[in-house]
Amino acid sequence: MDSHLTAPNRSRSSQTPSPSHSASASATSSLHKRKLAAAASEDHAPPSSFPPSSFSADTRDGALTSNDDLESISARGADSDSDADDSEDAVVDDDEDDFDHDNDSSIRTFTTARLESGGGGSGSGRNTKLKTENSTVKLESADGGKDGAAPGSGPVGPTGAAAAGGSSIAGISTKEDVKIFTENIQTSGAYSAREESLKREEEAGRLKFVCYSNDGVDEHMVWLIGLKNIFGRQLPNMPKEYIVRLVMDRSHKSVMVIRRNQVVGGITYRPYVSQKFGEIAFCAITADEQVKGYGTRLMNHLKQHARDVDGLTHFLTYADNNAVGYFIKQGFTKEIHLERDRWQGYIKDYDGGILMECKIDPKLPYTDLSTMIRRQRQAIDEKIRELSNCQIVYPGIDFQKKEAGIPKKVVKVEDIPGLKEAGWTPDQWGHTRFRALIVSADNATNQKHLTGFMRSLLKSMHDHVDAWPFKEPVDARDVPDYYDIIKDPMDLKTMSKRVESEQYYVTLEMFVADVKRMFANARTYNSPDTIYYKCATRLETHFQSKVQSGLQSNTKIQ
Ligand SMILES: CC(=O)SCCNC(=O)CCNC(=O)[C@H](O)C(C)(C)COP(=O)(O)OP(=O)(O)OC[C@H]1O[C@@H](n2cnc3c(N)ncnc32)[C@H](O)[C@@H]1OP(=O)(O)O
Repeated sequence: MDSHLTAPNRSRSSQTPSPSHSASASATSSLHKRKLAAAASEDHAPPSSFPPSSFSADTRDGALTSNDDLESISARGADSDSDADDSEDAVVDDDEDDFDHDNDSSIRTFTTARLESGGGGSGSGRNTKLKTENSTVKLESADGGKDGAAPGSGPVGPTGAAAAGGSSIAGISTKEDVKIFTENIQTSGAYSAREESLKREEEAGRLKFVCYSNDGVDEHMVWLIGLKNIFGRQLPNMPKEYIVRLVMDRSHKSVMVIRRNQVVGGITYRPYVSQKFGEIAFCAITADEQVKGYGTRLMNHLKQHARDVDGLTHFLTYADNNAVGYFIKQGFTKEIHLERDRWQGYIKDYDGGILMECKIDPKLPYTDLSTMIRRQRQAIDEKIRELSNCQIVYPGIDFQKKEAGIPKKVVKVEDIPGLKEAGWTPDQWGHTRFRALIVSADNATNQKHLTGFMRSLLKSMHDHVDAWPFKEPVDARDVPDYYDIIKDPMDLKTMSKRVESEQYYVTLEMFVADVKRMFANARTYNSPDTIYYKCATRLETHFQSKVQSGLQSNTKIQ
């Protein structure tokens, strides 16, 4: 090993679990405290494949640097009959300090049993395989039991699907779709807009999604270490050595977001090929790139890759409580439908997380969902057009108004452009909650009854002892800021003008809406302890009882 890869000589932290400690210790509970299920460790998991020597190397002072990682990788490689080669020496981690802080606390919150058992295969692809061959242990290394991740590793998604084991995008081809798409981005929704924008970035070569394991290739190792650093920052309660161990474990694969050759985030998962499901161990996007759609696109690439390359049908993960929302949006559920036999004893059990499942659809074009969604919208749109005229837009109505908002010219309902064409017929006139008022045969009679009723309601309010604040419009000279706060003023005088015009209130609901607005304005501008507020409440109660009794004695009104 080159000298620069020799681990710095650091003192061991008191919190760092020693191999003997870790074998027996039970750490305190925390959100991220995770422990290997008894079933996994006793019944199925192979004996710890992480010898104390390499374990110590990983946990010196709880501070892992790039060199530490490389050393631990090398050490693990040697222990596990790894094929890691010296090309790792070329890997430089420019983010090495990231693992220096808060490692002690993460160690404290970690159930050390997990480190010991490590999910039954961490860093030990070959050992695991060798040990399980002569036992009933169900665990297997990734990629159908082959060591390393060469099969199925590489670019993923539209530009890399072929490279990723000859997979193709299921479902829809994009070629001929372009011209039938609705051009308006708003019609495609925010989800599709984000997906499409990232897809364009991929096509322009500025963004790519790749899937690699610890294969010793310099570039991949740099990305994996970058990803390990992101996990270290974004999953602060997860022990750093545990992160590096799984990320570098050859039975795990990592789908990574690479932007301008820098890793932005990724998902490390373990495919259990014989069981056709994968376990997501870590998932994170670097802090300043979150909530930009990378997490969604990453998950879509992962699903497509896992289905087409690994042959998986499901994903399981222990989601941190604060990430449950994200996983739900990616199609995960808290109900586990996968038969227990397929997963129990395989996956690592975590305390404080919520086990979630996602079924991978056999056909969905995950990396091209936006195209599919747009086509579906287009099809629905075309069907609606076939069955209706809703796409025809008529010119608006000229509502020139005079005082109190009363229109200068009466527009008859049947003259409203497009209304008849949309299926309106005169017998639909008067569909209102206050139907009892307009049972008469012709509109003129209806309007006469309505006007009479509104007039009586207005008079009843006007004569009420609490009406005085509402009789005239508020004078801005008396209350200078009134119209800054109240944008839709209303008063009894204005309503009276509208009633007398016999044109404005064509339904009782319009009149009631104005009354309600008048009272709401009073309660918005004035505080509850003011006389204005109290008058509003009392007068409103009075008004409501008058409307009710008026409607009940409908015959009298008519
Ligand atoms: C198994 C585990 O590893 S569990 C731990 C998961 N990782 C973390 O918690 C680390 C910190 N968080 C992150 O790294 C990221 O926020 C991730 C990976 C959770 C999500 O990646 P992002 O790039 O931010 O996701 P993206 O931008 O695609 O958002 C997808 C949707 O999920 C929502 N979302 C993102 N993170 C969360 C969250 N923590 N809780 C609820 N909703 C979320 C977004 O608002 C968005 O919603 P929208 O589609 O309605 O607009």
